[in-house]
Amino acid sequence: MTSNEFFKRIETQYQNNLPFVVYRKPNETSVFAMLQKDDKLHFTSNFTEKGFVFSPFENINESVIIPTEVSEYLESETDFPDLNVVENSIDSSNTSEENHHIKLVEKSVKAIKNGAFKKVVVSRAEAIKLDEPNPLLIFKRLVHKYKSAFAYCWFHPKVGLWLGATPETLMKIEGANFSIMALAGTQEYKRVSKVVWQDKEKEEQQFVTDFIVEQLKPWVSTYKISDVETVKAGNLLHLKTMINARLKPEIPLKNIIESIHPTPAVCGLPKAETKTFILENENYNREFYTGFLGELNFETIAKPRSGRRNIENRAYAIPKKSTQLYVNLRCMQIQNNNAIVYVGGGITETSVPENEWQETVFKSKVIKNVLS
Ligand SMILES: C=C(O[C@H]1C=CC=C(C(=O)O)[C@@H]1O)C(=O)O
Repeated sequence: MTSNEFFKRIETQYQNNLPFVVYRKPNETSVFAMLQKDDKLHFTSNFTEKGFVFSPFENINESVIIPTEVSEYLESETDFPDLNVVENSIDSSNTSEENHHIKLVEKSVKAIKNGAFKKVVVSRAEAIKLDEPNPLLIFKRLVHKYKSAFAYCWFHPKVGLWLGATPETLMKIEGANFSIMALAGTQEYKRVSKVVWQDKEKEEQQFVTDFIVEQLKPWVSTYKISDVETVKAGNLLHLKTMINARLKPEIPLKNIIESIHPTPAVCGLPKAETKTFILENENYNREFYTGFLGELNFETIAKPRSGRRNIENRAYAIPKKSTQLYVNLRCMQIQNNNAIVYVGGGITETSVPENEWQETVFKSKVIKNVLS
């Protein structure tokens, strides 16, 4: 399907007020869309369903799904033009937002020093006025600007309109192969060849890796942890570790998700205490920010390599279930003529409140750079 036809179909779906998702996976050149045929609100009950899942931060039992069986699946190429790229990002945050966030960071540091927990991720929401928001135009900009991110636009008339370009994979599962990313620690990308990380960032990222490995142990037979590396995500750099594992047979996906989500990259350590702190102290509802989204139980068939011998193998190609979930970061919700941008950061004992505020300002630019 040409990209023109592809986006026309999505445009019509949106005008008809019907649910859809359009997305581009990291470093890929294809775009996919799922268009739901009715406007029913479906939830996953146990993560065995097939479709595109959209889960909130707080309660995975409220995960919305666009089920494959009631949707049309479209595919195209990212050959559409990179229109109206915004050069100067909007600056809309104000002093009262800054004061509030700094106070929240100070309270977090105090709680850590008092031994309540080791790390917590605190966040804020910032509203930006837009003239006539065009979600598909914003999606196209996200696709072109953030090639290594998972870029998406998700809409349900009974839930809302969300867009984002996240650098973080929550988990990928294909058959028994499992992989997960521990991403944390942030600094601004300054085009220098030698990047230096402070102990604060190294520690906050290590917390994420250690948590994931501990939580995974009951579900996997073997696992391997990669070295820590620096990755670029738009105007930012992060620290990343990959954990690859083999799942034990017959492990319910819901058990794995429940034990991992939300990771200390978006919540804290220990999980329960920091989740309560976040819910009690952030003065807004995160909704789907720091939740997760992506393909749930899709079917993939390993493509046989070309050659005569493989013609026989084709008959034996076994379809595998594939799940690819991403953490909903660097995202926004569009409500009427406002974009609500969500940003947060990991706080540890040595966090400097002013620097933590600045980090959320850098992160908000990822979204502000595609708005006009
Ligand atoms: C919570 C966010 O980022 C997480 C992912 C990468 C780096 C992070 C950090 O350095 O704090 C956060 O853990 C966000 O972008 O809103």
